[in-house]
Amino acid sequence: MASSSTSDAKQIKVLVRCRPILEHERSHSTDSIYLEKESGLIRLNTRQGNTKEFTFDNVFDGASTQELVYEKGEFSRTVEAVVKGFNSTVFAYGQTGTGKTFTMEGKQDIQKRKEGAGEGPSKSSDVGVIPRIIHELFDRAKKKHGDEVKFSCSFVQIYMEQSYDLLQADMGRLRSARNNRPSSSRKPALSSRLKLRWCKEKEFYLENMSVFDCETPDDMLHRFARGVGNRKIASHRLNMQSSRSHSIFMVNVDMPSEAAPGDRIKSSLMLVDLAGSERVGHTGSNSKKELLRESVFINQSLFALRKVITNLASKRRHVHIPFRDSTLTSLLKNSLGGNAFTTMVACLTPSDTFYEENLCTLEYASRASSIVNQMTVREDPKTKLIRELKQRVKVLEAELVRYKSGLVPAAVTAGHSANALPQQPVVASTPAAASVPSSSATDYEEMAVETQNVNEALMVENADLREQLRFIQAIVTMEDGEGGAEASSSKKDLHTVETAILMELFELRRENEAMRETIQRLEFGSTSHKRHQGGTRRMKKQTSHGKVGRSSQKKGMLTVEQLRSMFSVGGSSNNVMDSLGTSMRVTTTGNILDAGSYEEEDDESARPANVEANGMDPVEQLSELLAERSALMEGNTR
Ligand SMILES: Nc1ncnc2c1ncn2[C@@H]1O[C@H](COP(=O)(O)OP(=O)(O)OP(=O)(O)O)[C@@H](O)[C@H]1O
Repeated sequence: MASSSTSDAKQIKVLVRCRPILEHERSHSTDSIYLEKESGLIRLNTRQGNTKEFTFDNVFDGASTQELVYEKGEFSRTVEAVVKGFNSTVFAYGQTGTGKTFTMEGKQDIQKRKEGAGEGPSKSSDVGVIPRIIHELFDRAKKKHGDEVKFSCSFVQIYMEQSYDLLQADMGRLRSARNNRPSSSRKPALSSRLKLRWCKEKEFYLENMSVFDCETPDDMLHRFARGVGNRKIASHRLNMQSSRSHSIFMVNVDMPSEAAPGDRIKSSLMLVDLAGSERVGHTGSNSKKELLRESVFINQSLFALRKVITNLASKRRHVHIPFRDSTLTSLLKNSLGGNAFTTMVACLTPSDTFYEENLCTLEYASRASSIVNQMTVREDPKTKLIRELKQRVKVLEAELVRYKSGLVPAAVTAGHSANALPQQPVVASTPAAASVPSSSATDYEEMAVETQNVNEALMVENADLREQLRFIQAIVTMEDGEGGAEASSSKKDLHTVETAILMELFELRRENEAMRETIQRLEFGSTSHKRHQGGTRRMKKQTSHGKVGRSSQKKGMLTVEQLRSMFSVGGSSNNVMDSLGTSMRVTTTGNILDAGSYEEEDDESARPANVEANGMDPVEQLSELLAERSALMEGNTR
């Protein structure tokens, strides 16, 4: 079976849009930006005569229509990527009032449109990227997959590092409608706070975020309009301005896989309108304590975003990417330097009063355009593992046939392919096409050195994580000292971050351990291979566990239990918490439960990938083949 896990390296696409000068700005500012649409040149001018030049793929001036931005900005490619199964992101970045919301949502007051039969969202020329993308996505996905494709959406906003569900109020509304409660009680709940969680499969995600199925583009746009309305109400209740929060509209597409008939693939599209950055001085007389606090949070998360962009764009190797520094960067982890097809829309104001802000936006846009994402189709982990195991079984069957016919000398593969299973899945479409890996002493040495390099990189990341952990612990200790309700709530958040980091730390340690074992196996394989060839060269690097590893590895054999534990998802996470001795437990999906609410996992869910639909267990099948092969090898050497 062909692999459906395709991947493609793509740079982040950056568009720059400068809005027209607004009526109220004419009296105190002049147009300070020169744009050349054809060449993509942007020149910033100041009254003092300073100039700075940048070049981008696409630049749009104040006269550019929404339609032109959508077409020339190639948002159809975003749609195409989502329909192919790649995650995608579009995010608007820029100073307050530069037209981010105008570009993403459009000019019309979208939340004022009524829900109801026949009254679909406006398709006027003023609509922004989000409504256009949704229409095109439904069109193209339905054309390709018919009724087999399913859509759903969620809508969240991040305000002062807290995430709020903008569609949870709809659930409240539905419930109260069902209970025939008066319409006055159908108000959006502010209990819509969401917790940021982490698990290995999904990485960062928002727990209990509401997800709504949508049959048509208008269904989805009504949800979107509802969320925009709720954002306004929530803004009012929280005494904030909507523009001072980040909003993320998430579209999920679930469709049949073309590469693996019978399987399904899922892709998601994140449409992000970021809060505007601004200098505190520009908030004028309004810059009271609360506004200042808001600004600190906005700038903090935008600072984290800029740091992530800077580090990702850095040419230095093994540089730490601080995704965990804010809720926003945690949620955008896959969009920046991850596996998504990402478009950044950098928004500018033409007013020369904001030269510094425009310059800052263009500098980050320029850095972002050099970031490369490795796009991958998201495949169900169980399906992926079963597919890989099936491929492995085919390879081993072919190998066995060759052994039986005496074509391959046993020593050639001693200690190699069996042990390489988790690290090096071999892809072969048919048994005939499967070839026995040819190995030489040099191959082994190169692999060992390469593995050692990866190991070292992981150790550096470990050290970074430890450093962060110490920093967080120091803050928690400080908060302990300060006390107060506010302190305890932020302390709780820090504990969540801390737990996420501890979990990742454990995973990294586990990976380190696995790497070390691989090196030992490679050394063992190489030494036995060289002994067989009568070679005298020794491996360059030895690990401290070398001897134990060798004696415990009998001809590179793995038991069924060892294989299971290597592929078990849930077990390891619980071990993390046990070994850390914390009062929390982690379920197979990574949800963190209090000790009191801990639930035992059933065996089935703890063994997600071991049993196929036909009842065969690929792991056992594999183990039997390995045992048979080993016996044959022994026979051959004798
Ligand atoms: N391309 C454009 N053409 C005409 N008017 C525009 C354009 N872009 C923005 N505007 C107008 O500029 C004003 C500010 O735009 P908008 O609210 O979209 O900015 P923003 O960057 O989202 O601000 P904030 O960060 O505060 O949310 C609005 O009145 C909007 O209608």
